Amino acid sequence: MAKKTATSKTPVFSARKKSGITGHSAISLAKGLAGGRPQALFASKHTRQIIRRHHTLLKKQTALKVQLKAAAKGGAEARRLALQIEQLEKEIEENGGIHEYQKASIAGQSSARGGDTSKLLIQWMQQTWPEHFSAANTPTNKKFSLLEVGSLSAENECSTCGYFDPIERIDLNSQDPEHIKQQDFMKRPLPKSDTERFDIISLSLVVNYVPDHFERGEMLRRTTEFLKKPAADTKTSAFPGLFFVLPAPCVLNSRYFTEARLLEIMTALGYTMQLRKESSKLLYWFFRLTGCPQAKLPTFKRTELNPGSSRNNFSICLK
Ligand SMILES: C[S@@+](CC[C@H](N)C(=O)[O-])C[C@H]1O[C@@H](n2cnc3c(N)ncnc32)[C@H](O)[C@@H]1O
Repeated sequence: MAKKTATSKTPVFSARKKSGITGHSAISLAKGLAGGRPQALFASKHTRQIIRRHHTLLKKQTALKVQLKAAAKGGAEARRLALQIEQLEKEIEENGGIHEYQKASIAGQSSARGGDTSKLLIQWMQQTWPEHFSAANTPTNKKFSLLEVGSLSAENECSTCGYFDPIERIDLNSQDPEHIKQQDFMKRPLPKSDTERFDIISLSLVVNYVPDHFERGEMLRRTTEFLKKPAADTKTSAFPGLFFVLPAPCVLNSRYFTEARLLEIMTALGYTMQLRKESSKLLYWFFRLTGCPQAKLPTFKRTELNPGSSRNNFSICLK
């Protein structure tokens, strides 16, 4: 594809893109390359460990925070929980904190490992709506606005394809303050008019980062507030829409979550599933916003949907 740099600003992360990993992680990876194991294999195992551990520690910490809220203030139980939370914070930092987690995630996006997920968004756009996204890969005149939540790089496919303008990238911890705003999506001020809303939101591998299952549902609900209102004839309109990606085991191997449940939630929020892809590691969807969230949203609690001792505990719930 003849790539355009979407922003005319300085290129970032090109070095990272080549090696996939830099700085401290690169050094520790090089040191660990014993026994002639292929670098990519080793790196991928190492980065997966960092990512998994970060998620596990965050989840433990969130569970303790919930218990702390319920515990009697100033009591022995509250003190014990506060201490455990502090210890977990130390462990998170010892594991490299959000910074190493993001580096590991960037490494996971390297082209050697299949590239970043927004590659599929662009392919889908070209295949499904060639009238907007020409097959010759030259962006048409009409550009679409994009909000990328959980952005690690301004050099990924959706940033460089030239189809989107404006693009707003946000992340809890910006790796590139010039192009990625440091902002918690859950605290982003609500738009006051359609000019502050977007044609597309990309929410790729972000919901599974959120440690609390109700907060995950709230994150999905919140996306509807930041998308433009659907056109009257939703059949002919490609947008507004949500590009949504989750690790496959969250949906295919959870005791408390299934794809059917996800579709129930998305339908209640006013979304219609338009496109779907399953790979060995990830599940991708493009959901079009075709209505608005139901006035009284159904409650989806964490209930066992898919029993089995080898399954994980992932869930997305609505209050
Ligand atoms: C695994 S990375 C995914 C990055 C990228 N979207 C991808 O598909 O590879 C998850 C990112 O989501 C960000 N994130 C999690 N919760 C967020 C929130 N509430 N607001 C903004 N960013 C968030 C994290 O800081 C992290 O950088």
